[in-house]
Amino acid sequence: MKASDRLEIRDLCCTRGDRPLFSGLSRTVRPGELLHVVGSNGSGKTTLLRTLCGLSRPAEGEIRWKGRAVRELGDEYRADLLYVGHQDGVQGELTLAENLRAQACLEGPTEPAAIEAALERVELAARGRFPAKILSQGQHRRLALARLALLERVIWILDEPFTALDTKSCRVVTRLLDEHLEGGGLVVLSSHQEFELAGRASRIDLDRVRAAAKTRRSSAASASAVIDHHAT
Ligand SMILES: Nc1ncnc2c1ncn2[C@@H]1O[C@H](COP(=O)(O)OP(=O)(O)OP(=O)(O)O)[C@@H](O)[C@H]1O
Repeated sequence: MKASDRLEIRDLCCTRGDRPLFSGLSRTVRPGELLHVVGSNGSGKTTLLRTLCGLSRPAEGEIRWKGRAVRELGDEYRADLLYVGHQDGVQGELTLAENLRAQACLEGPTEPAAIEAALERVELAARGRFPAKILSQGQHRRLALARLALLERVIWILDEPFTALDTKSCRVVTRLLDEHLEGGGLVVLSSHQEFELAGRASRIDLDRVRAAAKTRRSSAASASAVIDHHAT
């Protein structure tokens, strides 16, 4: 990874329907850095993560990767990215190993040993031959996150990765995150939970971003009222 391999969020404004969620959001995530997105329910965390992946279009602003707009990069950007959202694509009828193989198949054939190692990383290797439908919620989440250990992607975008995980499983995931950051990877994740990382993490609070935009709008409205007053 080069220092110039950065993910830039530039003056982003996202809306849902005709309702603005947040605006004026700018941040840069560099190799080895994690951005923790927080905010109240409905503040737009999932919308922001989906926008970062190119799954939703921003109303204004843009996302840039390695200095280029991601809408121009298209597949080149997606090849560097791994998104684990709420809908994690786990198929209940398939075994854990088959699920991972199916998710990795777009990248070419996957060695059984690599699947085994990924399951090992999330402490599910003993259940590799069981159908995924028998998993508890926390195990199901860990299976979805096993993709992080299997697929080699630079940017991880994770929506609430700690949901349903017990303390031990949270440590398994923070270990994965730390190793990724140590290797120069980038992470953007949302979480209502706090977590401890050895690596560099910063935080963005969407409620504050929204409040700051509101203050800017009301200051601009007052300034234009003063101008109007002087003009009359
Ligand atoms: N497809 C959609 N059409 C219209 N509104 C939507 C759609 N998806 C989400 N919203 C609305 O956009 C707002 C932001 O939703 P989003 O899922 O991004 O919030 P969030 O911060 O991730 O919430 P939570 O903490 O509950 O997961 C919510 O008010 C939601 O109802």
